[in-house]
Amino acid sequence: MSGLTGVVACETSICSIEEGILRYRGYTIDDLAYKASFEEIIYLLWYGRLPNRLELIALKQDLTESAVLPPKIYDLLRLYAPWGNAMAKLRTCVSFLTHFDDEVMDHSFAADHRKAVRIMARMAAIVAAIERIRTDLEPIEPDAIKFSSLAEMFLWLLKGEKPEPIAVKAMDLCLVLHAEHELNASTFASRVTVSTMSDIYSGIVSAIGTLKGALHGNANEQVANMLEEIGDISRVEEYIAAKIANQERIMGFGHRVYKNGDPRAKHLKALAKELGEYSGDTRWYDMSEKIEQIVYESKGLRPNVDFYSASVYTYLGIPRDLFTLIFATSRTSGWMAHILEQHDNNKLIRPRAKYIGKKHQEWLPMEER
Ligand SMILES: CC(=O)SCCNC(=O)CCNC(=O)[C@H](O)C(C)(C)COP(=O)(O)OP(=O)(O)OC[C@H]1O[C@@H](n2cnc3c(N)ncnc32)[C@H](O)[C@@H]1OP(=O)(O)O
Ligand SMILES: O=C([O-])CC(=O)C(=O)O
Repeated sequence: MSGLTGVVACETSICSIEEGILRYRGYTIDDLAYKASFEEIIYLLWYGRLPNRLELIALKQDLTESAVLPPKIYDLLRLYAPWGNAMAKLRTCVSFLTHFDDEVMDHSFAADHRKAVRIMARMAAIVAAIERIRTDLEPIEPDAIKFSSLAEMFLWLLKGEKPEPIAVKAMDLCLVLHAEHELNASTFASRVTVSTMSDIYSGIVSAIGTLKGALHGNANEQVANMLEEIGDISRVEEYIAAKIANQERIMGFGHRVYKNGDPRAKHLKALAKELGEYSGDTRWYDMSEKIEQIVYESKGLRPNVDFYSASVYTYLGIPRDLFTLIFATSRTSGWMAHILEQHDNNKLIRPRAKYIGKKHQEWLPMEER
């Protein structure tokens, strides 16, 4: 079956997509989008239930305290060229973190959960440090400030100042909406990796490498490139018509599982509208809405999670090549949940391939080839 379409590869109690409805541990995404903070989602995904007040406070504290990076990460980031690929930098940094964790090969429940907190928090700090170091700014030390949430911490570390409440709320919603999505390609990659009893860091590195592709997490950056290229609402029709005529893919549209629309897109659309109006510049939102209408009318395709998130991050003033890194930071919560679930009841993932190559070849000595 091409691309394993429709193949059920494992059992999970973390996330379901049934009849177009996305649920984390049985809670619909529509409910969670309005009610849950990202930290509540992390707890829900990792422990299987919502936290009580004290558990939530403890997790938040644990996360912000764990965000402090080994100083050698900053040295490593200073070695990179400023223009180097940001997802590759994140992938290398997460791999590098392995060397500063003395519990790497301890697969016990308690050690796995401690590592999950550390990696989750440090990921946000690394993304911010990538930006600051490549723009010749000093990274902000996370322990210098008392943050109210991971969303606030990320924006503060990135920009070097206390973010506006509307920005924190928007970032938190983005983190909630991107946190988990069943057996998408990057999550599958992480499960395959740890099914060999490899470590959590390797699982996350595999997942980052997989999310990096334009057909998966990097589509958000490609959407932003497209919007910039279009530039004005008056050019949308001509631009999309040319793409369709050339049989090119329109980034941010279509989905392997949702054929009637991605339930996360409407929340990101509403958020893009709100932020556009707040900033006094709705150009990107207006262009996006028009693209959505034309692509649906001509191809029957609807926007996925990556389409409106491009406008949301742009309104938040985030550099375009960090969009996929933010996705990775949020999705680390989901990847971790799957890694923990895999370790909890492990079976090596090793499918078969159907051989379609030449059969029974006769060995040719060098002089006869
Ligand atoms: C977080 C995420 O990963 S969400 C997805 C992010 N990726 C993107 O936005 C990239 C653009 N979208 C795509 O390439 C696809 O929709 C995918 C890869 C996401 C899913 O694709 P699949 O389930 O494999 O569907 P498939 O590629 O078979 O497409 C089915 C048909 O729809 C077309 N199609 C699907 N998506 C698009 C698109 N974005 N633009 C134009 N045509 C498309 C295909 O060309 C194909 O047409 P055909 O049957 O005439 O050949
Ligand atoms: O499920 C998928 O194939 C891709 C996706 O939307 C996600 O990972 O959020």
